[in-house]
Amino acid sequence: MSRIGIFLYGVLCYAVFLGVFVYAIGFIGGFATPTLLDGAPTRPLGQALAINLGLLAAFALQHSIMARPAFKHWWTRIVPEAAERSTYVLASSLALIALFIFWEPIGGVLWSVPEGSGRTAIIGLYAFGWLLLLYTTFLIDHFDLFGLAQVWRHFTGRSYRPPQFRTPSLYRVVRHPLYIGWLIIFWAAPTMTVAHLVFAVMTTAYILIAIRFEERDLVDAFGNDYVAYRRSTPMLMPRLWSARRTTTPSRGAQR
Ligand SMILES: C[S@@+](CC[C@H](N)C(=O)[O-])C[C@H]1O[C@@H](n2cnc3c(N)ncnc32)[C@H](O)[C@@H]1O
Repeated sequence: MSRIGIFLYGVLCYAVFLGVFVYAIGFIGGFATPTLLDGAPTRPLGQALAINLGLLAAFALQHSIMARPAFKHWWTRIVPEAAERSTYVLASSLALIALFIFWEPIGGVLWSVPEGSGRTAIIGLYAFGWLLLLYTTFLIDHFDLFGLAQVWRHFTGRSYRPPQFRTPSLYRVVRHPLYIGWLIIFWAAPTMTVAHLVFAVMTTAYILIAIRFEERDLVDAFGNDYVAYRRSTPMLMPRLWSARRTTTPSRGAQR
């Protein structure tokens, strides 16, 4: 593939991701999209559960396997290295599009906060989760995370420089602020149905497992810097006192 071809492919993958991102806000939040996480059931419970768990498993497998260094090593013999991250982003987006299309609402309201300040606060928290998520992508490197930096550097004839170990802003408070954004999004539901609960429980479990794998890769990539960071900074729950928050320097990777 030519340089311009790879660049345009990267931009296309990013555009697909943006569409999925915006759709997900409505899909999970229960407004404005043709398909929704919550709703009245259209199939027997067992069938609906099997379909939903299958969709979540497909996303989890795609997202985890394609992120592993060994897979990338093999995969970049087939796809150009500069397009590897964009392909990952595209595959993740396609897995989510399948989930948006084939997800089966199950009904069964577990809680529903009545109209008023409580409901408004939960909707506000949901919006905050999305903002936190978006903000956090920029703290490490938004354009690297979604493949644009790679295709741009390739297009302009420069070699790829992976992001360095960094602990800016919220990364000094917890090691995984982006995943906190997801957890807020999944659980901040003014109305919680059975399908939403299945989604929230399974995605929470997935995040907790994914952290183990991600941190193993981060220790391989960043060595003692990440080991020390892991010792000094909580994984997901911020410490309520500030004296010992972190001692990790915000500087480049050392192996
Ligand atoms: C989807 S992001 C999630 C980051 C983090 N787990 C979080 O929840 O904020 C995953 C990417 O962030 C990178 N990453 C995570 N922590 C990092 C850090 N402190 N410095 C540099 N890169 C980091 C990983 O290498 C991975 O490519």
